[in-house]
Amino acid sequence: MKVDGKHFRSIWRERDGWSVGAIDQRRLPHEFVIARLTSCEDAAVAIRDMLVRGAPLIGATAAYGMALAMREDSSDAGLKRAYDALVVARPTAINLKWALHEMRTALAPIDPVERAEAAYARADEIVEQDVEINRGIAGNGLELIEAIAAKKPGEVVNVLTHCNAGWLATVDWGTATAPIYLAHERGIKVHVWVDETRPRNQGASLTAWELGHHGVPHTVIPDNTGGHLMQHGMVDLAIVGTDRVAANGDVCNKIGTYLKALAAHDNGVPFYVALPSPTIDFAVHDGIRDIPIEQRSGVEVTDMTGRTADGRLETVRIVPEGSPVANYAFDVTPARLVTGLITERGVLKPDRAALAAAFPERIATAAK
Ligand SMILES: CSC[C@@H](O)[C@@H](O)C(=O)COP(=O)(O)O
Repeated sequence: MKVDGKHFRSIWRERDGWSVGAIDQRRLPHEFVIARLTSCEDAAVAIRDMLVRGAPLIGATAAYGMALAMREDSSDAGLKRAYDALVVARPTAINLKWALHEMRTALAPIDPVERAEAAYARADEIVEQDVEINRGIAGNGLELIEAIAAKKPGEVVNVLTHCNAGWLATVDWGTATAPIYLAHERGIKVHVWVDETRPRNQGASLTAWELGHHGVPHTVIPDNTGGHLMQHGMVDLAIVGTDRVAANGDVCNKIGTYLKALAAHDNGVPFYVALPSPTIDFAVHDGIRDIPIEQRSGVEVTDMTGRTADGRLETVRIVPEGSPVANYAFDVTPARLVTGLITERGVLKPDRAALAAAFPERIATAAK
């Protein structure tokens, strides 16, 4: 997608052919800084410290992390060490484990001297596949937006989204935003309600930034606003991303997604989840019970960073000293509250049968 008129992806192989470039998302929206990752450790830290974030991008970064590791030590021990270092970087997005499993499956059977080259090739494939998948999601989700647009000719289609499931969270296009970008390109009038997404503000900082740079009309709203908008007919549909979808269709996503789904259900607003197939975890049968929920530093709750009127970046504390805080990073929306799952293979019912029928090849790798 575009930044100041120039096309960017969130991650890429640098021109030297081996190091990895990525947009440092911790600095947005205030500064556009590109980081260079040169080791497996760099990749693990980038994921852990959220220089990169969003489920598909976490997976892509881990894949390049394995490739960087193979340059350093391509022995069986080196392969295991890299896998072990990367897999613990963040716990909830299953794409991390999926990408590492893909890399290990490609690399383990081959001669260590061939592993570095093969690792870059497989990582490149994972990255390209993400873009292709998101194009598929774009086309399938577009049909939903078109159907709403057809019912209100000349009027704006209002989409509510939570967190950042945009191109910054993937390699390009995004998942939740992919149908929005395509609808915008096709000349459909779309407007996005962007939940700010406390405590890290991925909506206010990242989704608003990328929609703005691409020219998509949007409005940032405090997290608690969605229910009110839905009650007043100001949301036509909600589309969110996800970090892991259980085999039964339960959806794990950024904290607060569940409350939006409840409000949507109460107001008859369609609530869609956009996901690439690597986000499905067929090994988890009950999302609420079994998806691990990351708990992050309380500093994300107590402190906020922003630009002062005279242009400086400053971090301020907004919670009284001594007040305990909790920071659950994700929640799980039960399948019964989800209208449909927008995947690269169509819009599916959020249940075991539909997921298994659409992605039978993923079931075989579920237990690994
Ligand atoms: C296409 S990204 C889907 C999810 O990863 C996204 O909605 C989300 O919750 C990201 O959380 P984050 O903690 O910023 O990695």
